[in-house]
Formats: sequence, C-alpha cells, structure tokens
Amino acid sequence: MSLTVLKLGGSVITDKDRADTLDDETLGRVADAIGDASVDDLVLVHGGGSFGHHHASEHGVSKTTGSSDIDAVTDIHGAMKTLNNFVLSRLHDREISAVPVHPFSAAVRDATASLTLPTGQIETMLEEGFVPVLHGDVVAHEGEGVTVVSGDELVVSVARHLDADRVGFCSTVPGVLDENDEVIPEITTYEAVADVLGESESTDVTGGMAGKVRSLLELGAPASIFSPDDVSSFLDGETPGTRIDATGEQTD
Ligand SMILES: Nc1ncnc2c1ncn2[C@@H]1O[C@H](COP(=O)(O)OP(=O)(O)OP(=O)(O)O)[C@@H](O)[C@H]1O
Ligand SMILES: C=C(C)CCOP(=O)(O)O
Repeated sequence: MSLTVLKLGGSVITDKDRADTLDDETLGRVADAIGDASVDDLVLVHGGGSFGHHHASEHGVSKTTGSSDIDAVTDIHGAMKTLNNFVLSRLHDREISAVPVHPFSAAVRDATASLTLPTGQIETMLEEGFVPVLHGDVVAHEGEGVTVVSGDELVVSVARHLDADRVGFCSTVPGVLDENDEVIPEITTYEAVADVLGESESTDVTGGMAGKVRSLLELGAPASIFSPDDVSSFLDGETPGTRIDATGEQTD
C-alpha cells in the first residue's frame, strides 16, 4: 500500500486575518477533492490558521518560547481541537473515515527541542481503514512548559517514520514564488531561494514559507507545495507547484 501525507495549510482552511474563523468554502473544496480521490493510505495534517496562531501569539508562545500558564495551554490546544472538529466534520460529510490525532496527548520535545511523535496508533488507524487527521498544536517541552508544534514538523515526522511515498502541502499560493511571483518548479537547497522566502502575511508563529521550505528540505524525500486547485492533481499522482527535494533526484 502506498502512503500519502497531505498537509492542509491553516491559511487555506481558515480566514487567517480573522480570529477563530473558518474558510468553509475552501475547506469544502479541498474536502471534495479528497473525497473524490482514489488514494491507498492517507494521513492528513492541518495547520493553525486563525485558530492556533492567533492564540499562540496572544500568549507569546512559539516553537522556541514556551509557557507553563494553563490558560495558554487550554486556549491554544482548545482552539486547535475546535478547528480539528470542523475539519473532521467536513470530511465526514464526504464519507471519509477521518479520525482525530491530537499531538498534545502524544508528542514531546526534549531539552534540545527535538520532537518525538509516536506513530503506532497512526499505523493501526491506517490498517483499520481510517484517515488520521493530525494538527499543529502545543506539546510538552522539557524546561519550557509547552511550545508550539507546527503541522509542517508533524508532516516531516510522520512521513519519515512511516516512510511515506508522497508528501504534499496545500497552501494559499500555487507554489514557492520567485521575485517575479512565478512558481519555482524545484528547490534543492535553502540558499538558492533564501532571498525570496518570507514570513506569512498574517499572524504566524511558526515561520511562514521559510519555515516550511526548511522543514521539507530536512525530510530526505521529495515533497510538493501547491494551491487548493491542485489537490486533485496531486492526489492523482502528479507533481503540481514547487517540488522540494534536498536529495536533488530528478523527476522522470
Ligand atoms: N517566496 C514565497 N512564495 C510563496 N509564499 C510566500 C513566499 N514568501 C512568503 N510567503 C508567504 O507564505 C505563506 C504560506 O505560509 P503559511 O505559513 O501561511 O502557510 P500555511 O501552511 O498555509 O499556513 P499555516 O502555517 O497556518 O498552516 C503564503 O501565503 C505567503 O504569504
Ligand atoms: C499555532 C499552532 C498551535 C499550530 C501551528 O501549526 P502550523 O499552522 O502548521 O504552523
């Protein structure tokens, strides 16, 4: 069985400029594309958008700056569970057997900020025909209280441990854009694109496109970044948008 890991960007499924607001139209379109696709095993991960980032920013929590304040933990984790429930419900409407995986209850960062995410439960969910849906969250972090874990980090961790065949990131942009706003077809080193990579245009505590490209170059396998319009073609086996591949292997 081939495994696909697909991240739905928080800026795709929420209105990133309005706190706690869903972009139901785009989420519905993406859920339609997933429902219509014929993939073997699928793991979904979604980002924080205006749910996670807004609350994380209010409490001053990021991937590196933690908090032990229980209000910070419950606000950020609670907002992400609310968003996860919306995503699950839209997937269930398309008869996709989506089940939640809340990273706060499973993952941990050690004192060097290295992330450990157990994947045994995800493997069994897949074997039993479910579609696990993870999300950016807070995680217990040794010496810091909790810090944010981004969906991008979770994708890399799951894809590595389960040896994913295909990895895709659906974002608001059609790919990584160059200085003329043209899609860069392939990225093999961070240095080659560092000058054009920026933060997200809206509140984002995990590093925007620059953070995404960095995470994907660490994956050790090819991944694609594309827009909601390209979810179907990605799930059909094509390589839309920007292909990120630190191994430098050429496509056919
Ligand atoms: N060179 C670039 N090419 C494309 N987008 C860029 C570039 N530089 C900065 N960006 C910004 O990065 C954003 C994508 O990163 P962002 O973190 O918002 O994505 P996401 O994964 O959809 O959201 P989230 O982090 O909430 O899950 C784009 O919407 C754009 O504003
Ligand atoms: C801000 C939180 C809680 C999650 C961030 O996940 P991301 O949007 O994938 O970076």
